[in-house]
Amino acid sequence: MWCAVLRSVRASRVLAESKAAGTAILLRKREYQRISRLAACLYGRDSAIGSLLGVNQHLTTNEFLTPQAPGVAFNKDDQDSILKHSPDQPENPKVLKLAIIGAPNAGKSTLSNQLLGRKVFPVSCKVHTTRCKAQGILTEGDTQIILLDTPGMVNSVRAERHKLDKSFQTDPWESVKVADVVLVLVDVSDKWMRKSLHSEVLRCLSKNSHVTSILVLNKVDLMKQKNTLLEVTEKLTEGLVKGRRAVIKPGKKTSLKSVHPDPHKGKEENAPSPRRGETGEQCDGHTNGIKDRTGWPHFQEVFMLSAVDGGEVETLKKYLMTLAKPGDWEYHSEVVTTQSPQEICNNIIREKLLEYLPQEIPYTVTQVTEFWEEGSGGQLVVKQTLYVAKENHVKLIIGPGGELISRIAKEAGRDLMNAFLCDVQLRLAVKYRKT
Ligand SMILES: Nc1nc2c(ncn2[C@@H]2O[C@H](COP(=O)(O)OP(=O)(O)OP(=O)(O)O)[C@@H](O)[C@H]2O)c(=O)[nH]1
Repeated sequence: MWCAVLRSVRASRVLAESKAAGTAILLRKREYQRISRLAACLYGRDSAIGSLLGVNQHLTTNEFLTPQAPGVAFNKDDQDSILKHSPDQPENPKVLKLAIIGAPNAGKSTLSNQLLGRKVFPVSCKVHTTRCKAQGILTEGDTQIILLDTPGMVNSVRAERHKLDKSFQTDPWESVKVADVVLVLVDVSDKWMRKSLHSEVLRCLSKNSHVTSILVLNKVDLMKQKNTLLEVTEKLTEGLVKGRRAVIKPGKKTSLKSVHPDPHKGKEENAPSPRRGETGEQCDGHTNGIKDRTGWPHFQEVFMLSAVDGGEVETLKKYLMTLAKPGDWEYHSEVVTTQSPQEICNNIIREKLLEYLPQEIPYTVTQVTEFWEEGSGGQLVVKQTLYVAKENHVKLIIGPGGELISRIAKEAGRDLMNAFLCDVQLRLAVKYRKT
């Protein structure tokens, strides 16, 4: 049926396999999308094998793939070998280490994926999707940006109450410590989040005040009253950007009209002197210096965007590129992430569980990969068992007639295809295991 083999530029190759015809085809992205749509019509039925198994059987369009995007190897040895390649840097390379921090669900992973042009980090509507720090590598021209995606910041009380791993408390801090720039993401559609900066974020900024910081107001697409953004910016910056009083214009990149410090003007128009607890080691996080604050007056720039909008993120990306400094690249330009293929796979499946399962259930699922092999024609075959702690959860995850588990397998399989740029067969089983 489909036997055409089309040549394409290296980076935009997508290997897809028509299961019905059993024919491997190598396609340009555009061709892939067209044929994928066709395939979805022809063969896009989901199925559940047995009552406990969901299998993806669906070719779909690629949402994140950019023409230049390199692939992520699904074989651990291949991925390790790519990671060990010496960086293929040009003559005058530039680098930037960027930590992305914020409260849970602010959209950190969504933004990281958009900046990378690839989905390598899990995203879901539930909190705590990201559980530990992970690196994404963006290489363009002479510049390499290392993105440090982090778990949502939580204080010790919340971490204890929700029995969160230690990484929730340590990883954002460790990432900021090694970063050249820290990007603070705030979900402005959340009325609590826009009242003041998260206390833990403030604490971290205060302890690392030498690191250049940028404020990103995210999810502006959900804001009906755009004027609210001005008030929010005022609060989260305490009316000061780069330590200067600013006139803020919505809808613009941070070309905030700054009034430069003027010794002849009133004290309030000039940069504030640092408060107690705002710099370095003086701060223990419980000082009044932070308790009284609603924002951070030392942001270098403020961006208002929607992380799901590629165009707006592109503006931010261009700005970040300008912040890169001369220095050696850490990775070969083929590297997209330092996560192992198994980690990517686990995260993607977990993302779907978080998205589709109610309340606390997804947090109690244990994932065990039973099978991970390269099949014929370069296809990746994965079998994973989802162990649940309560018998009735088995039924819940499978859904009526296996509908839910099929959906999870289908969507996770699609994301894995986009991550690894190859055909993926994903089988999911659900089992009850006493804890
Ligand atoms: N409408 C809208 N939704 C967004 C935007 N950015 C992120 N989201 C959604 O917000 C939810 C959380 O996004 P994530 O990227 O997982 O957030 P996170 O900050 O990484 O979350 P944690 O892992 O819990 O720290 C997802 O449902 C995203 O689709 C945006 O700009 N607009």
